[in-house]
Amino acid sequence: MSSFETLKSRNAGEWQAYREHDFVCRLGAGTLPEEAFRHYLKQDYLFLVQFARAWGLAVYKSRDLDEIRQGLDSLKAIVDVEIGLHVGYCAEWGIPENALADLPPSPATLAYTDYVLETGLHGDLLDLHVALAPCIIGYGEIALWLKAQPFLKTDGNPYTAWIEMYASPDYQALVQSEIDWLDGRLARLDDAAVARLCAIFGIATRLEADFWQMGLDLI
Ligand SMILES: Cc1ncc(C[n+]2csc(CCO)c2C)c(N)n1
Repeated sequence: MSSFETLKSRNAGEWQAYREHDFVCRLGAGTLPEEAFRHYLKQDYLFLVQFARAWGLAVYKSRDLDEIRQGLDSLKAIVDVEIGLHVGYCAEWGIPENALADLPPSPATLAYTDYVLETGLHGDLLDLHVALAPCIIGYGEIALWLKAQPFLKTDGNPYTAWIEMYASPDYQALVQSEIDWLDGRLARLDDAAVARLCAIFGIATRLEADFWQMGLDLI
């Protein structure tokens, strides 16, 4: 029987490269150049706006009222809460809101958001969730992974708040509900359908790793 674990284990190399990317390790060690983090934060604003559209698409791709409510709740959370928090967080890092609005997207941002939206547009609701899974579930796993590393620096690390946000019980509960949802859907599928979803998951995971790399390369 397939589960979220199947998606991960069949993309073990991609998943590890994403989770343990140099950007992530340097966040944990507190050695990431602040310019790299600022660049990442700015592009992440653009990512979050497209992520909101992806939840709008999830509403459209829903087949019943429960699914519509789930997509709508996620859409409202991102639009009413998370983008506002991100704008506030950017301001703390010296990035004013007006610097975010006209920002050109990096190739890595475009590649990732286009892939997620295209996958959802041409596929069904499960395809879309699988394309979003590295984002939603990955960040939760990365925060916990970092907290278990001997090189983690907490005191005086400018990135501690970021790590704690994704390690928090609130965020971990959201991760678990997404894993449960995926497990419920994946358990009913035949091997060919699972193989197709593994391919989507692998590509989305690679595009997340490219997003980290974009932060390091400042492109
Ligand atoms: C490139 C990129 N990937 C994943 C996230 C994480 N993330 C995006 S939206 C959201 C909330 C889930 O509803 C979370 C955790 C990010 N910020 N940027």
